[in-house]
Amino acid sequence: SEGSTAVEKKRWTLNDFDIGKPLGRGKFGHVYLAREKRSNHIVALKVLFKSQLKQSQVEHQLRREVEIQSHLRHSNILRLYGYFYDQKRVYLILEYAAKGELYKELQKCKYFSERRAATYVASLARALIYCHGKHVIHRDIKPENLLVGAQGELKIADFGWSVHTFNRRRTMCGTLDYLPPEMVESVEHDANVDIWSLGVLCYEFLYGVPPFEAKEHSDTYRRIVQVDLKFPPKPVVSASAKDLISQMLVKDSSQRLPLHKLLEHPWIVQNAEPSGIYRG
Ligand SMILES: CC(C)NC(=O)[C@H]1CCC[C@H]1Nc1nc(Nc2ccc(C(=O)N(C)C3CCN(C)CC3)cc2)ncc1C(F)(F)F
Repeated sequence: SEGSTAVEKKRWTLNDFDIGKPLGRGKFGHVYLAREKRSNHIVALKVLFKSQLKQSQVEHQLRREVEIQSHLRHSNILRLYGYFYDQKRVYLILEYAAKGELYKELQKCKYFSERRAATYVASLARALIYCHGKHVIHRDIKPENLLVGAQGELKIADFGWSVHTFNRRRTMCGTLDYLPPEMVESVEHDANVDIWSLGVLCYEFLYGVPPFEAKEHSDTYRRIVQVDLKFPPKPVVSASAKDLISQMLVKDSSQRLPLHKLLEHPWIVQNAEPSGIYRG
């Protein structure tokens, strides 16, 4: 709509906003509730210090995050409306998720009911189908990167690790015929990495801990590469849920259950709220 082009073209400054309460700390700075003065639109303003971005060498990652997230429009993906910067800081103008951070809710509940977990997994699958349709892989699906909107709907945030995989065919000038396979693939992995992560997330929603957790990183690494998947006796989880998770946590990425098939899985069909909203 003309609104969005105005947003993208407009030169925002701090003076365009009334700054409200701090919402918490992000990786590279604070996040504040804010209101855009002209529209009275409530947003979250993420303030990042240039010095910290430089020393962590994440400027290119931030540029990619802004480029990717600003072009995505989906009810389960947190909107990035725009950005601006001053001498010391970069400001991201983001959608405000009224019900906050999902990982805090998971810590409080310990684990979710099968209906709540299935509702969240289904809405994330729909968001990822949308992303993959635009050749965007998130690559960092985990509870910490999920926020909850005013109606209880999940919002995937933090596209800091996302990549835009494009087919070399469109970008290579002239012929592709002489490129070796690994270059044509262009990315070392494909969108199926998000299916694996969604499977890990589904397990953690139901058991309260991720499937390959171990004391030492080396043990976690070994459990992942061996797909050492075990289902504890408690809390009791349906065989149907375990079946879905077992079809997602498959070593060969091409053999993982495709996201559109996930939405047809009996556990999702019988447990997920069609609206994507879990009312408890
Ligand atoms: C994905 C990314 C990795 N995470 C983040 O960026 C984090 C870093 C800090 C905040 C969050 N970023 C956002 N948070 C919200 N909403 C929000 C957050 C927290 C509360 C909350 O529980 N309190 C204020 C409570 C209220 C009660 N008191 C006691 C504790 C804090 C309520 C609403 N909307 C948009 C964003 C965004 F992403 F646009 F910036």
